[in-house]
Order: sequence, then structure tokens, then C-alpha cells
Amino acid sequence: MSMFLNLDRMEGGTRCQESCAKQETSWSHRSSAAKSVQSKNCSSSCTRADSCILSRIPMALQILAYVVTILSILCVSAPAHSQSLSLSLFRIASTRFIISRSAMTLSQNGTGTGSGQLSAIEEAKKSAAIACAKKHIPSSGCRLGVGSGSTVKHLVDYLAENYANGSINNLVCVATSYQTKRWLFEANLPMSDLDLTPELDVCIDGADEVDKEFNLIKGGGGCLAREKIVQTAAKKFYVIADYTKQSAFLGEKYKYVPIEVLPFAAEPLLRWLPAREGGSAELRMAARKCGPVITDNNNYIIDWHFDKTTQHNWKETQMRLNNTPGVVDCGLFVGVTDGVFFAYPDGSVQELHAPTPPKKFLP
Ligand SMILES: O=C(CO)[C@H](O)[C@H](O)COP(=O)(O)O
Repeated sequence: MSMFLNLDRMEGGTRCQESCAKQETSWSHRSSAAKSVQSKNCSSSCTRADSCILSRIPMALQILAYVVTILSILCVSAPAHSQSLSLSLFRIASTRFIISRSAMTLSQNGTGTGSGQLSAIEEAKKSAAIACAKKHIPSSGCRLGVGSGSTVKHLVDYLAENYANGSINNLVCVATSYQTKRWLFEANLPMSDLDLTPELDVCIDGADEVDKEFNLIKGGGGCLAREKIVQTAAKKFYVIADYTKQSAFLGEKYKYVPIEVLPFAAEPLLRWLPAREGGSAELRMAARKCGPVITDNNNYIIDWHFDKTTQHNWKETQMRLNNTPGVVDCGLFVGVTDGVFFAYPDGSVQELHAPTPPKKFLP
């Protein structure tokens, strides 16, 4: 839900997105000069021009407009021009009132309960994100891979606050998705990409399910390919999750493995995957657009609903899936997690470490 709300917020700022996209190539260690460019262009984070103008109308003027309007209506003999002036003022004031009410509703709903309170699960996501950040992001900063999804949004909020108040310095963030990039940008956090910063110190990401051997299913948000690339580029990989993601075995709670595929191969893969791996496969369809979900890499997602009655060797399954023509990557993350932060409804957070440290490409 919150993902949709945030996208809605972005859709309003088309001009802002364009200027952001133009800056993308120079988003490395963003200087204060770059930041001022950002705040200039993205004062259109105030998404619609009319809401910017209206927000500058002082409250006193609005009240005056209401009063004048009521008086003119009461006073039928008032000259026509004063009636029409007061009606215009009334319209402006009412529009502003409606806009500010809708903005309030949007921001409240974004927190998960519609009442401005975080739901128990959102609270847990936030606790996991903060605990992990406190432990693994040093105040002297680091090169940080930033995952995707609603749990990661709490991490971004934490980083925004602590970077702004100087508790964390020299941070460089590499996003795993378009949405995360937007969040980092709006939070004024310094960003880079893998071209400029190919080696990262830490990557922190959410997950859809984590089993007791630290095998993960990821890709509920369709960002799995970039998430795996950024995770692989990092020396350490930590998962942040609420208690609903903790399972004894994969499939206990989450029902499928997302697989990013080339559109050209989608139809045959929908047949090949169940024929070889069992279960069933479906093309993920978009919720608010006709047709399939298109990933940040312009690919499709196939959700493979695996057979829960048989035991799977996830390492081998991952290798087979990734060796299939047309598969870009799959949402199985096997043997790569250094630690998981699970947060529970009572507010406690448990940090679990991998029994044997995962092997990394780089030391
Ligand atoms: O893999 C992901 C996106 O591709 C997310 O990390 C995963 O779906 C968890 O998301 P959330 O924190 O919203 O539950």
C-alpha cells in the first residue's frame, strides 16, 4: 500500500523526475552544490505547480475570503464586482483546503493504519531497520547498498535523520531499485551507482521469507536482479525483517519464487519451468496498468509457485534456474546472508548470524 502511495506522490512530480534523471550520471558523492541543484529542481517535490502557489496563501487571507463571501451573500445589495471578487477568493481558499486535506490523508495512510499510527508489522519493520543500521553503519559512514521494499523505507528514514543531524558522515548509498533511488534522493542522501562505486562495504535489504538456514526468497517488489547484484558487490549483507518473514523452511509462509526473465523468453519459460521444476508458473501482471509488470531492467517477472510437498535443495534449484536460457536472475538468495535482524510485536529485535560466513567474490 505504502509503495503505491509513494509512487503516486512521484507521479505528480513529472518535471522533478526529469531533472532528477538528468542528474543521475553525476550522482556520486553529491556535493552541497549538487544538493542545492536538487532543492531548486525538486522544490517540485512540491508536485503540482498550483499546490505550490496555493500553499503560499496565508491562512489569514483564507479566513478573510470566507468572511467576505458570507457577508456578500448576506448583503444582497452588495455591488456585483465585490461579490465576484469574494467568490474567487472563496474558490481559492476552498481548493487549498481540499488539497491540504488530501495531502494529510495520503501521509497518514502511508504509515499503515490510516490513523497516523504505525501498525504492529510496520513498527517491527522499523525496529529491525534501526537495529541493523545502528549496529552495521558506522558513524564515520560507509559505502552502503540500499535494498528495496517497505522495510527498507524505514532504513532510509533513519539514514535521512542521522545524516542530516551529523550522526552519520561520509555515507555513499547505492540503490537497488528506482523506488529506493527516489527515496534516497528525496531524503537528500548522497548517492552513487555501481559504475562509480563498484565495491560496497555493506548492503541492507528486506526479504519476503527467511528460513532457518538463511535461505531467502526475495523479489516480491520485483527488484530481485538489482538487489542480487548490489548484494554481491557488498562485503557484508544483512537482512531486516518483521516476524512474519521468519520460517522453518521456504514455502512455509511465502508461496512462490519470483524470477526475472527476458520478455522474449517469457512464453517458453512459462512451460519449461513447471515441466522441469514442478509446481506452476505465472506471469506477474501489473496492478494499475494493463499487461505484465515491467522491471527496472525492462524485463518480466515470472512467479514460480513451487511444490511445497517435496524437499528442495535451494542451492541447486537456484543454479538450475539461473542457468536456464532467458532467466536473468531468480529471487532465491542462498548462502549469501551474513546476518538477519528479526523484529517482533513486543518491540524486541533478534540478530541472527550465519553459522558459517558466506563466501564473497571480493575479500
Ligand atoms: O525483495 C524485495 C523487493 O524486490 C523486498 O525486499 C521484499 O519484497 C520485502 O519487501 P517488504 O519490506 O516491503 O516486505
